[in-house]
Amino acid sequence: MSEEEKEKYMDQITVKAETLIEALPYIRDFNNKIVVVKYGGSAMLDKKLEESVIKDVALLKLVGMRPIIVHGGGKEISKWIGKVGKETEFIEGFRKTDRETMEVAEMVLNRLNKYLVQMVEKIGVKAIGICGKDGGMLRVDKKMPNGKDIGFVGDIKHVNTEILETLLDNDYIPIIAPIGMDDAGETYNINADDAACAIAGAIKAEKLAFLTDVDGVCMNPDDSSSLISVLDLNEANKLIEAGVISGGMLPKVTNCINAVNAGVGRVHILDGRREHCLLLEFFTKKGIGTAIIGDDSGYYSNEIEQ
Ligand SMILES: Nc1ncnc2c1ncn2[C@@H]1O[C@H](COP(=O)(O)OP(=O)(O)O)[C@@H](O)[C@H]1O
Ligand SMILES: CC(=O)N[C@@H](CCC(=O)OP(=O)(O)O)C(=O)O
Repeated sequence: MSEEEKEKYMDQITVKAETLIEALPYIRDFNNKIVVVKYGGSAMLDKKLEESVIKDVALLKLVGMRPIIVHGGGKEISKWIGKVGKETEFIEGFRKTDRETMEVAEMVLNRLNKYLVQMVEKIGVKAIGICGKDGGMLRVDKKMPNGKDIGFVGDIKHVNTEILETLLDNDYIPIIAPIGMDDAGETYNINADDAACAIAGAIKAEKLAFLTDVDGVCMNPDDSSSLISVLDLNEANKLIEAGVISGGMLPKVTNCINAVNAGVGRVHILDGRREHCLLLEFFTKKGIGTAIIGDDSGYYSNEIEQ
């Protein structure tokens, strides 16, 4: 190695050391804290991205946090609904779910659930995959958005955190499929954003991160340079009323607002298409995506005392 090459190599590894040092206060402050990651959308359809998300969550666990993964799988469910010759229909952002659709959704979500468990276990970290029916974790009523009957779609009325606490206390990463049960024991399909929000609120998570397929909340969804880095509840409500936030982003932001109101410390919407988006958000001063904050939070920064 020439002197010049050696200098270049030393510069490169110094940058790596600096990256670790930048992460140090975050590792300290988030030690033992519960963080909920909602994993869904297009980041679930690409093998490389899947591995990147799973490795990030495993790393969060290995540096001392207590992560919970709540996963979706909407696109995969739609694929299998098509294969059985049925039409997919979404009403107000929720899948119209008749009995046959529920059966397909449950099969697809449970299969995805075990696949994610397998990926985490392969890294050497303990994971257990369950759905909201296990341990009576997600108890629902029938959801009727704007009075419309959309079948077996659940509105979470109670989260039993006991099973989650047991798993976390025993060093497992809980991986949750968004399926619940009503008081009569009927199975319901739950929007995964709703499930992540309800779980994060009930277990008083320090942080909730939604991975999606855009940079974050934008003034114009087709222009990533219009990304809003920090959005307080007041502004978020105004953007909803003005129709700037619509489509799949609407239930996501509504859930962020609910999570902040339920006492979740930090709520973020991140671009799941970006490799290692979780590490970039958790361990850097600038962070990425959109942070949703309470109205009285004042100035918000990802920076914490070194
Ligand atoms: N103001 C906005 N900023 C960003 N995305 C928006 C906005 N309004 C609507 N959207 C749409 O919301 C979508 C994200 O929701 P969705 O596709 O349901 O996510 P996921 O599948 O990850 O749960 C984006 O792809 C975008 O088309
Ligand atoms: C009621 C309802 O809409 N349930 C969702 C559950 C999966 C999900 O939410 O998946 P994503 O997060 O990948 O969109 C569905 O059937 O698609």
